[in-house]
Parts: sequence; C-alpha cells; structure tokens
Amino acid sequence: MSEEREPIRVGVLGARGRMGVEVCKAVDAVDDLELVAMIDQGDWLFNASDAGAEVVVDFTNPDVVMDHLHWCIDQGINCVVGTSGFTEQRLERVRSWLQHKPEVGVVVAPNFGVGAVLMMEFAARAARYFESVEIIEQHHPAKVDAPSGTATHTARVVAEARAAAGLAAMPDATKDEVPGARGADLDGVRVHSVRAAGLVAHQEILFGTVGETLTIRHDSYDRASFMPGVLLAIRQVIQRPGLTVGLAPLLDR
Ligand SMILES: NC(=O)C1=CN([C@@H]2O[C@H](COP(=O)(O)OP(=O)(O)OC[C@H]3O[C@@H](n4cnc5c(N)ncnc54)[C@H](OP(=O)(O)O)[C@@H]3O)[C@@H](O)[C@H]2O)C=CC1
Ligand SMILES: O=C(O)C1=N[C@H](C(=O)O)C[C@H](O)C1
Repeated sequence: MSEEREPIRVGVLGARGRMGVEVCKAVDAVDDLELVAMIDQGDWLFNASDAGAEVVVDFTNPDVVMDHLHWCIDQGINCVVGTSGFTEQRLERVRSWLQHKPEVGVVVAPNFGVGAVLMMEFAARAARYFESVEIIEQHHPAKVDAPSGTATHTARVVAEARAAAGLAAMPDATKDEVPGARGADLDGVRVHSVRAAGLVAHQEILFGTVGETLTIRHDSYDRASFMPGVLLAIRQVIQRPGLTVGLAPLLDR
C-alpha cells in the first residue's frame, strides 16, 4: 500500500499580481497542496523559508526573477517559474547555480497553457515544410515586455527546426522600411507584438510556401487556462532535480 504524503507546501512570489492571485486560488483549492506564503513587492523573501515552503512559484517580472531564483536555489527550495525574460544566457546561469544544489528542481516555462505548449510543438513540426514563417503575438496592454516569452520560445524552436532541415533564409524584398514595420528579428524569425485592451494572451504562427499558407493559433481567454499546467509543475518539480525548460517534458507522464 502506498503511503500518502503531507500536502506540498507552496509559496507564491508576485502573489498580488494578475497571475499570482490565480495561482494562490488554484493552490488553495486542492487538497494535496498547501499555500504557506504569499509574497509580493516589499515583502521579505525569508517569509517563504520561515513558512517551510518546499516549492516557490514565481510570477513577478523579468527584472527581479533571477534574484528570486538564486535565493530559492541557495535555500534548497524547488521553483516553478512562469515569469518571462528567460534567454539562453539566463538559463545557463540557473544551471550553474544548480550545480551547487543538485537536489533542487527548477521548472521554467514560457507558457503553462496546455494548448500553447501544443501550438509550439505543432509549429516546430510544420517549420521544415514552409519557406516563410512569421509570429504575431497579442496581449493585454498591461504587459511590460515585448515580444512575449512564448513568442521568443516559439521563434527559437522554429529557427532550430528550419536550421536542422537546411532551409535557406526567408524570401523578403523589403528595402525601404519604417523602423519596426517588419517586427523584431528573433533568431531570423519576424515577431509582431500587438497590445490592446480586451486581450489576454494570444498567438498566431503564419507559415507560407508556394500557393498555400498554414496558420496555427492559440488563445488564452482567461488566466485560469494556465492553472492546470502550474499545478502539474508544482507536483512534479519536487521529484525532478535540475532545470526543466517548458511544460512539454512534464505532460503525458
Ligand atoms: N508562463 C506563463 O504561462 C505565464 C507567464 N506570465 C508572466 O508572468 C509574469 C507576471 O505576469 P502578471 O501576473 O500579468 O504581472 P503583474 O504585474 O500583474 O504581477 C507581478 C506581481 O509581482 C510583483 N512584484 C514585483 N517585484 C516583486 C518582488 N521583487 N517580489 C515580489 N513580488 C514582486 C508586482 O508588484 P508591483 O505591481 O507592485 O510591481 C506584481 O504584484 C510576467 O513576466 C508574464 O509575462 C503571465 C501569464 C502566464
Ligand atoms: O504577460 C502575460 O500575460 C503572459 N506572459 C507570458 C509570455 O510572455 O509569453 C505567457 C502568456 O503569453 C501570458
């Protein structure tokens, strides 16, 4: 007979933010997790360790998230991170901190929506068959970073798939451009960021080749869409030492 463990003790950083509020509600609503610390701007990080948090969830902002992660890893606390801004250099720094704490698990996911994870997988699969690809991401106007973390990650996986397939640079005759009109160039993929009231989080990947286009689109209409992925990561991170990037490795387990 398997023994039931005590609920996993969870602290939330950015607890008064749009995502933090949803995460606190979602953790509170399930029996196998216990919300032990709600920390926001101006609060003491040690509230998390004093409360015995085993997992800290971070939805704050790209300027502060690295300090939070470093502190949690030093304290031996597992981390689930949704905050955007994770470049390859940042991920490498997290790996180097984890070398000194090999028992600690960290999950950094650009998007916790299952549909968004599938969108990125489908885009990587489609990338090799189309000579052109552009990304259009659309978010609420309170978002502080552009392009989004999801678009940045999508551009990276699409660019990797194109390179692996040996595709040439995309056709584009633009010579005369108002700065920004062709979007940002991320790994050779153009990314267009829209900010408008009424939106939550949306993304389209437009592929084109001779005589046809393919559009892959995902819409988060409500932040509740991210919660199953966040809860999954909290439950798994305590048995998953080291750095896991993205939600995909945690699905179907
Ligand atoms: N991976 C995913 O699935 C998702 C990721 N995100 C990402 O999550 C992040 C948060 O998004 P969102 O909730 O909309 O943003 P919000 O601005 O609503 O929330 C961030 C919260 O963190 C607080 N905060 C700022 N600095 C600190 C600090 N040093 N310690 C503790 N709390 C702090 C902010 O306080 P104050 O307002 O006073 O600065 C605010 O309450 C963004 O990077 C966003 O891109 C969002 C949705 C899904
Ligand atoms: O700020 C947001 O809202 C979101 N941020 C993440 C990102 O930057 O990709 C995830 C999702 O798009 C919502």
